[in-house]
Amino acid sequence: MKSNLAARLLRIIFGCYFIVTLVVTCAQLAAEYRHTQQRLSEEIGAMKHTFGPGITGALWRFNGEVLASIVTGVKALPIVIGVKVEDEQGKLMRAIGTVDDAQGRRMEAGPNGELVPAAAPALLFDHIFSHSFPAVYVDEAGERHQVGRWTIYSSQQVVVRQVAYGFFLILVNSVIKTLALWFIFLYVIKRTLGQPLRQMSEFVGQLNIDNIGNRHFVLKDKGEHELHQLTDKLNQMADTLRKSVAENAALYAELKQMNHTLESQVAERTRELQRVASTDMLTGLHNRRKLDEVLDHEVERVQRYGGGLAVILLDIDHFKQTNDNYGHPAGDRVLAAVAAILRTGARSIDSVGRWGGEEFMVICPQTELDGARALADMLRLRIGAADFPEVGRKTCSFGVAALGPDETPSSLVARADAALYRAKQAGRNAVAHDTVA
Ligand SMILES: Nc1nc2c(ncn2[C@@H]2O[C@H](COP(=O)(O)OP(=O)(O)OP(=O)(O)O)[C@@H](O)[C@H]2O)c(=O)[nH]1
Repeated sequence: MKSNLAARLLRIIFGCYFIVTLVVTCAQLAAEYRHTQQRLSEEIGAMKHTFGPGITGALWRFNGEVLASIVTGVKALPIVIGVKVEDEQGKLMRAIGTVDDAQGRRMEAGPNGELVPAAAPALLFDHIFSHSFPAVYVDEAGERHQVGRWTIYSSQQVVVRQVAYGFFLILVNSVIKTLALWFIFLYVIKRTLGQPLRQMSEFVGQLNIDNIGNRHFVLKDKGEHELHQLTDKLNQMADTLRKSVAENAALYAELKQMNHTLESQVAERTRELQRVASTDMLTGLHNRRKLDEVLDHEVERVQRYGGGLAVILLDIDHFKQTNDNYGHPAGDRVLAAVAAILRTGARSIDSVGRWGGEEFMVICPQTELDGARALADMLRLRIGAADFPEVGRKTCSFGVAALGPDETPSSLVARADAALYRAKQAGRNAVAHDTVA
């Protein structure tokens, strides 16, 4: 049987039952032994009346045959192990079975009545006890004559044999009762204790956090006992668990939503910071850092995939005068207005930014030198045609350069700057370009 609580309980119960049974059986055995010994003693005592007259008569008449026959009959009784008959002088007249001699030694009677020493006695329950009766003959005149005495021998072994038989019956009885009780207990304990406990453990095992369900444990057994209290506690625990799981799920959903919102806010904020970090605050165009980044990227792209790339660098003419004449804030507004013209005038693939001070850059991907020059000239005309509030007309000078083979971004910018310088030298409001040597 699988080791479980029911089996353990049964072992304890039957261990106790076995000890109690053993003690009670020993006590019963002792009482039975005493009782049997007393009964045998009484039975032997009663033989005085059954066999006494016959033995006395045979002695009185010296009738050896009758005496032998009676003695043999007495010896045949199961409780008798020996019989000895003596005359009034103590002379042995007849002996059969195990007897003792005049000195009290254990002897065995031979076939002709002679006594020989008996075999060594067994260790246990070999004590011999005897009952001696006087043989007194009463004649017709009523006179009493002592004619001898006869003795009946019995042994502890006889008592033990009889007790053993009784004990065997008790043992069989006990074993049958014990086995019957064992199976009844096994069945009852398995049904009332083992089965509900197993079902409870299955129920607890099925309480899954991810799929807690709505089940309640129902104890099939009627009545109101400890298992019902345990069932109530189990169901209360499952309810508490369900509540906690539901609360946790709601909390988790809330946290997930909060996390999502937070992530969106962080992403938005990051985008905003990136925009701020790459934007010139005055004009809203790319700043120098962003222009460098775009230029690096575009140069790398051309070197990997081919295609053209040109850069336009432009500078407002005589801007110092504008500041000096109209003030710095007016100068700022001119910068913003020029920026707006560049933004609207450049193509969507171009990147426009403020290179520094009153200097701007237009990065033109997929553009050869001529295209960039044309774009620069168009921008020059637009700026020149624009009317700047407060300051009137303004012009810009342009330097254009197209990327040469294996050229670095800084070299390209340097060449555009050199072209711009030449445009200034040429009298301003002009477009100059630089070609690779
Ligand atoms: N208002 C304003 N002025 C600026 C800003 N950045 C640079 N400047 C001014 O731009 C002027 C540039 O002067 P210069 O380098 O001498 O050039 P220019 O006067 O434009 O002369 P050319 O370029 O040779 O035609 C300086 O006076 C600067 O103070 C700005 O953000 N706002």
